[in-house]
Amino acid sequence: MSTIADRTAGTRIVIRAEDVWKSYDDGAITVLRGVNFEACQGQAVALCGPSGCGKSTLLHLVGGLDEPDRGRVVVNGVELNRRRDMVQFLRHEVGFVFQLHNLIPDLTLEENCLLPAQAAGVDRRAARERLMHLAERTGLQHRLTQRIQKLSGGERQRTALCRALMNRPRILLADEPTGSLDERTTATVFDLLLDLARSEGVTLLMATHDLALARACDRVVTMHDGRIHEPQPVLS
Ligand SMILES: Nc1ncnc2c1ncn2[C@@H]1O[C@H](COP(=O)(O)OP(=O)(O)OP(=O)(O)O)[C@@H](O)[C@H]1O
Repeated sequence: MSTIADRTAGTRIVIRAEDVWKSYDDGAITVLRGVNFEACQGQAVALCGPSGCGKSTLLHLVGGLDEPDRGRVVVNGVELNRRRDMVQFLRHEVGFVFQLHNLIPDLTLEENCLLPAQAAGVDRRAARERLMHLAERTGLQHRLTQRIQKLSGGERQRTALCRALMNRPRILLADEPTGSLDERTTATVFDLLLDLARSEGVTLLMATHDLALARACDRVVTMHDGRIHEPQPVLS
């Protein structure tokens, strides 16, 4: 029987979790109980499972926002615990899109998106060019000078997507990125997310409760009892 690993043979593994454990409240709540997981360069992986099963926790560990109690998280070939340059990692290698956009409401779309580029020391002209490209791809080119508080929910999520991709990360972590949107806007934002991730060769790991969105990804993995379960691919 062919496995996911066979089907993606020759493709670089960019995310690897090895026997990852994570608990909260001094061990009172154990959320991850030996998670093993791999994602290859350019794959779009949906992370599903019931509320509270640990999807966000796993995204945080992969994104370097938190540390496992036990086990290893290796991203782009380097174990996160051993990295001395976490700021560089967060600025350049990984992008985040959350359910609530986390944009600064008083700043304009443009100002919000340029912030990560400025923090990373990207040349202002190059940053603006990058923003123009992303704004065109997401249909936001006419909204650049608008304050976030004046944008619709879908426009805010599209802005969050642009901001996450500004510094050309190789990995995009999305936590219920359409969770606060209506059905039609969800479809628009998700299509853009997947389309941009694919065209930029970004590995997408997306936590979602929306099975229709999950099925549009390259792989669906489900969390249950603190571990990951992945259906074997059906052979044609
Ligand atoms: N910082 C924290 N302190 C204590 N408990 C936490 C913390 N973060 C998460 N938890 C708990 O860990 C469990 C898993 O939470 P997590 O947010 O990872 O689940 P989830 O699968 O993403 O849920 P949802 O689908 O509802 O977003 C929950 O019981 C949650 O209450």
